[in-house]
Amino acid sequence: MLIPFSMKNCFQLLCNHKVPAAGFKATVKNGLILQSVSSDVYQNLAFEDWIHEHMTLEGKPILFFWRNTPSVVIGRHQNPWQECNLTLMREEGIKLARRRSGGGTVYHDIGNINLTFFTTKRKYDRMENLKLILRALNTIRPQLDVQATKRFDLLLDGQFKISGTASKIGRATAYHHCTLLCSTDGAFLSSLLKSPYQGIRSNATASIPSLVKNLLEKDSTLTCEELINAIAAEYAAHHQVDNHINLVDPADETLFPGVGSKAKELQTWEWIYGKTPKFSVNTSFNILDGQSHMEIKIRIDINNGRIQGCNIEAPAHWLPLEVCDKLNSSFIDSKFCPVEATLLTNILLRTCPEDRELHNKWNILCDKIKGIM
Ligand SMILES: Nc1ncnc2c1ncn2[C@@H]1O[C@H](COP(=O)(O)OC(=O)CCCC[C@@H]2CCSS2)[C@@H](O)[C@H]1O
Repeated sequence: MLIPFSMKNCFQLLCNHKVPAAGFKATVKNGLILQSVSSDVYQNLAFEDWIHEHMTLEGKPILFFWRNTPSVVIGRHQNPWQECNLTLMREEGIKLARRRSGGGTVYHDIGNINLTFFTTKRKYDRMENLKLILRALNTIRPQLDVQATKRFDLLLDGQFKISGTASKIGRATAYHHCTLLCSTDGAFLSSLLKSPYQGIRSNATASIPSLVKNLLEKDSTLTCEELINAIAAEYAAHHQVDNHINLVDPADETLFPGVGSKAKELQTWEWIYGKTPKFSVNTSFNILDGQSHMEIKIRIDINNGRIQGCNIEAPAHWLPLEVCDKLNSSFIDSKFCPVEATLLTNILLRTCPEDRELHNKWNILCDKIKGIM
């Protein structure tokens, strides 16, 4: 059962510097079950960070349920160009988020449940949490064959991934968060998590792709709500917490001061793309020149999401060397991003407004380059 109520006293009680309000002592003595009213991936990730930073959690674990509108969520040390189809994501308006925990890339939509288990570092136990989910599943659908793996995935029928895990461990507190695929758009998931970009070399964490399945595909009567309620009940029983799912607004600045600036930071280009470990792209493309094809080679080195070195090699008869050099050096220090590439191209084109043929070639070349960004 969902019970919306003012969280103020609960959070005051849970924050280490606050004096417990007597009336709420019994309610939150042993922890809390929360569910976000927001489906914004940045707000929900920011809320996780806020809890992780501001709560002591000693004897008061928290379980947080949240769902998002379509988003791709990469791990802290990943390369988005390597992990997903950014071109398709831009076309479809899919959000890209970089979380603070490590691990691989997953797709979220409203049919995917996210669960965050906040504890002290000492109580952090991913297998215990996954077993709690398994017990809840077993209670509502005993016929389902779901098992936890050594890498903390949940597999349906021994082969289909329905849950992926990641975690963040701080000095005193920790969280384990995982997904649960109930009724996600599987075709979309697969196409978004397929990178079309060739020739990337990097040491970024690579995802481990699996066959995925929704629980709903196995039992069409299941809903996210039923799953959330069952897991909440199991959590309440296991941790002796009230079996109430407290609705929480992760953007509430009065309850969670500073959470808004955290959400803002998570949306910046510098965080999402700029935190990508150093990488290079070594590729080539064919351009039609009259009747014949021409090969253009390109090597770009990227650090902090910005182009550090650029070497475009085109046949000299097609594009004079000095023009190529001008293009190469104009890219230095710019973001590895199609919007920035368009801006730069337009600035360069203004330096030779008369030369139609050059404009044409330049545009062809830049369209190809934007295609790898
Ligand atoms: N939503 C979801 N759930 C389960 N598995 C998924 C999902 N989306 C994609 N995948 C599959 O997992 C692999 C990546 O597996 P890999 O093991 O590399 O990474 C993970 O599992 C990370 C889980 C992070 C969970 C966090 C919880 C809250 S914010 S995100 C991907 O290629 C797909 O095959």
